[in-house]
Amino acid sequence: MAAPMRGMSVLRQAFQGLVRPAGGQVCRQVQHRCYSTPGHVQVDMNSETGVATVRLNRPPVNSLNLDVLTELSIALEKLETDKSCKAMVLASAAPGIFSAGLDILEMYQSTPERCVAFWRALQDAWLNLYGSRLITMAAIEGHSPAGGCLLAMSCDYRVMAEGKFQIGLNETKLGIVAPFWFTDVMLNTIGHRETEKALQLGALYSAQQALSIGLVDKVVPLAEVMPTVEGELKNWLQIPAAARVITKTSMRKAVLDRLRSQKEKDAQFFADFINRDSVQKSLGMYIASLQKKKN
Ligand SMILES: CC/C=C\CC/C=C/CC(=O)SCCNC(=O)CCNC(=O)[C@H](O)C(C)(C)COP(=O)(O)OP(=O)(O)OC[C@H]1O[C@@H](n2cnc3c(N)ncnc32)[C@H](O)[C@@H]1OP(=O)(O)O
Repeated sequence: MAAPMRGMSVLRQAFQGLVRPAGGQVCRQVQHRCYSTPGHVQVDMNSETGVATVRLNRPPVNSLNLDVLTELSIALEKLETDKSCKAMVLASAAPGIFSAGLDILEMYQSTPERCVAFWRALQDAWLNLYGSRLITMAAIEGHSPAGGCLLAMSCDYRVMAEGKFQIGLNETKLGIVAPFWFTDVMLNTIGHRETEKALQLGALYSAQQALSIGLVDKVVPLAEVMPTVEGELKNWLQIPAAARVITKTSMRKAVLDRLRSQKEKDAQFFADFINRDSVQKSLGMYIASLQKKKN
């Protein structure tokens, strides 16, 4: 069955030299193919099971800058077109962190042109992930605030490690506003009432709290996250693929189309909003508070 919800714009931009793609090397082994190992996104494709593991690899906190988002989009596009690939596990190569969300330094004292390019890369990565035909599962083995939470929510299933880790859309705490499509994904995940509270408060939840509101599907000890994802995948892989993909497509189409129909307007709005003096001041204070935490 043809992939119904795939976008190619990141690749196109890469070919036009507007963004820098990942190393793109492909190494073949007996059962595993590894794409783009030199970059910030590691892909390990298990040809026997058809399951790809995509690991964010930008220590210390996997913050999502233009390069990471571009590499992620390209990796997802490759998997989408790989007929042998049935499922994708999104995980982290950095211990204690899933992703710290968008790289705040991309939003602080940046140029409008860079802001627009950065936002387009985020849009494309998200459209590829949320619109994927693949079974997608997030293995959340660490903190997952803001953009990290968006990535996790955009998967079909989430397993989170118990303990000190937190997840949520905390944008208001930075003095910024979660874009409408972040909100739409959260609405689809935890419903209207919980989303209203979560977004206004910029709430960050422990794994147990996240489980209680349906933000994650399972909470297990850290060492059990990957085996639990693998066990759950076995169930999902038994469902006839065409029926599952049509179901997923029909449930996500409205939210995907809402962004697709106004990508440029959304990117321009982001660049204008983020460069407001008041927003820059809030971001500056937030960066200072992150640095102060260490001293
Ligand atoms: C119209 C729409 C307009 C705007 C919408 C924009 C949408 C934005 C969505 C986002 O994703 S905003 C990003 C929000 N992210 C956060 O608030 C997370 C901030 N980070 C943390 O809370 C912590 O770092 C952590 C809990 C994730 C990890 O804690 P820990 O392991 O103790 O690490 P450190 O705090 O020491 O951080 C190490 C290092 O990394 C820097 N850093 C952390 N997060 C980010 C980030 N998101 N972007 C850039 N850099 C980040 C931190 O400052 C430290 O840097 P040093 O140079 O001091 O080592």
